[in-house]
Amino acid sequence: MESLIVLINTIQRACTVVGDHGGDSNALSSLWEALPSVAVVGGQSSGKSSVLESIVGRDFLPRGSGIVTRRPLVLQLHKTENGTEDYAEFLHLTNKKFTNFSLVRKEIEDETDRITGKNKQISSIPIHLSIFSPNVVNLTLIDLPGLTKVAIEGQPETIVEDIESMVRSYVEKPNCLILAISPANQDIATSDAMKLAKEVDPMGDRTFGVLTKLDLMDKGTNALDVINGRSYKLKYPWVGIVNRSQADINKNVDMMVARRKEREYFETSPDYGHLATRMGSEYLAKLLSKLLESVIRSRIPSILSLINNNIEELERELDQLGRPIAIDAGAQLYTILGMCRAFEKIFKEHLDGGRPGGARIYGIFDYNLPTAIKKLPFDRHLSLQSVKRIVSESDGYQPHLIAPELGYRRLIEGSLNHFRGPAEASVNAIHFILKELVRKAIAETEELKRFPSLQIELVAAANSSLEKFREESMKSVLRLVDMESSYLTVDFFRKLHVESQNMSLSSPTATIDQYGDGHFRKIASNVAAYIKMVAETLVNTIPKAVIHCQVRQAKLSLLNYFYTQISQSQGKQLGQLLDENPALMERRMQCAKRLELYKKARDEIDAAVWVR
Ligand SMILES: Nc1nc2c(ncn2[C@@H]2O[C@H](COP(=O)(O)OP(=O)(O)OP(=O)(O)O)[C@@H](O)[C@H]2O)c(=O)[nH]1
Repeated sequence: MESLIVLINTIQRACTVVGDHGGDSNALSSLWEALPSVAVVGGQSSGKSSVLESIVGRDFLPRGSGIVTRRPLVLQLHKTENGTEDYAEFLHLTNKKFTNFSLVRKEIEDETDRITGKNKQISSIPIHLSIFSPNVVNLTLIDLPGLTKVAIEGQPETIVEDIESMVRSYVEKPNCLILAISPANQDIATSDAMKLAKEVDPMGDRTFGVLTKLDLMDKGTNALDVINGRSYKLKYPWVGIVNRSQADINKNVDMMVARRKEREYFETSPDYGHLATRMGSEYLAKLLSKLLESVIRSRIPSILSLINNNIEELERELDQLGRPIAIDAGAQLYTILGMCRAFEKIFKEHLDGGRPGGARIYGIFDYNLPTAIKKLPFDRHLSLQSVKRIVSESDGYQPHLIAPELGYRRLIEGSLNHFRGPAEASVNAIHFILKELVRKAIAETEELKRFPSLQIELVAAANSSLEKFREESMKSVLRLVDMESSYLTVDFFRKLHVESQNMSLSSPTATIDQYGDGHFRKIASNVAAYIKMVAETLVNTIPKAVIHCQVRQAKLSLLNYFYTQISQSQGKQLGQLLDENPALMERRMQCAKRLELYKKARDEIDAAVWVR
């Protein structure tokens, strides 16, 4: 049965290691707070330290005037085999065994000062001390600062309330047994410990009343009213204690001798003799140990369910935070490549369907390009005046005899030049859509969210590839336009020539206007028809070039350059790409530590329950 206290001790120590000592524990339900404990509460000089030392059978607590206990002391007692030597261990000094208990006292003082400073502040961060001895029972007690009424020199005025609220934060937990120490030589109605205990445990269900200094009561008086529960009713019987007096302490009276003297006091006391078996510090320790065991046993189901809830919550959070990053370069490279692939997959889904974006590319070819071509200013270029001017400039001093061959070429070349604008605009429009899709895909890649530096690098690498694709695409579409100027479609003009000959045979009057306005209008309409034919071709071929050079390339090789570079990177550069937000890293570390604690605690409790 004792194994349960040992188990709770282990979990308590582990809680302190992961920073869970109640209060703020990063939004998780604190395991520390759920663990049953015994808190020692009392006013200054009530005899708190003496009771603890008496239970342990050792002289080890700091003494002095003012507020000596300024941090909670979690005192875990472990019973060892008879004949073994007593020793103590601190959680903050692992692997150091103290066999000299005056050094334990010194270490408690030093460790208190390490956190609170020398100016007598208080802190809620507990000190963990384990004592191993054949003279103790398995028990855990938390020694808290003595309740006080006035601050001493050098202490902040708020210290009185600070101490009370710290003590209250322990004793108000329903899992906390309150060891309320009151001196018998003071009126119980004025006891600080009982005042607080009554507030947080009005029914007295979890309060142990301990009456010290019975030997210091005025002659002829006794504390039977209190001890018998007549003055103050509690669920458990009051326990009277006789500790070492100040004179005993000064004379270094051994604790074992003090225990014996205490036994003798009760056995021979006319007032308390009949209660002797239920009085004294040894009895108190056994009683507490038994009770703590039974409280722990009754709380195990709720502790387990709290642990399981916390495990679920932590696992969920860790999933969101992502797994920790490996330290070796190979694993880092693998992680980065994995994220790149995830990003590329999302980017392709935007293009191929499944995610929005690809349809906008079709919109450019289906609407913007044809509309822009339709709006080209061919009317102006092929107006009667412009045609006359271009044809006569091409003729030079010798007007054309049959057909203005050079004039046609110049008119066509001039018109074709207009196609460059919509061709360039198509390339640029697709470029911007692709850039936007890169941005979206980066934002949608869950895995990348933790790594702002890698996101920036990937966007830069993708954009520089897109820039290269844009240049290629620009060259290709302009080449398509230039190709139309380089070689005109012969058949088109041959057919025109045959048609005009047929017309002049069927209508002889037409030849009269051979070199008048009608002739130039005819030239304009022939050129317009040719340009229309070219426009129909380009509306089809420009999208093909753009898709081939930009969209297809983006799908195939958006990150190729990045991959080449990264495969040559050293560990440090890879590490820089994976530099996470430090707060996030810290949080993950904390979650992982806690998860480990909770899983271990669950397994240990499970095992203990089965052994039982
Ligand atoms: N005669 C006698 N003296 C006691 C008894 N209990 C405590 N004392 C003395 O009372 C004084 C205060 O005892 P402590 O154990 O230091 O009391 P405390 O509550 O820990 O005091 P602070 O740490 O100052 O808050 C010491 O001089 C003890 O020797 C007792 O049962 N009988």
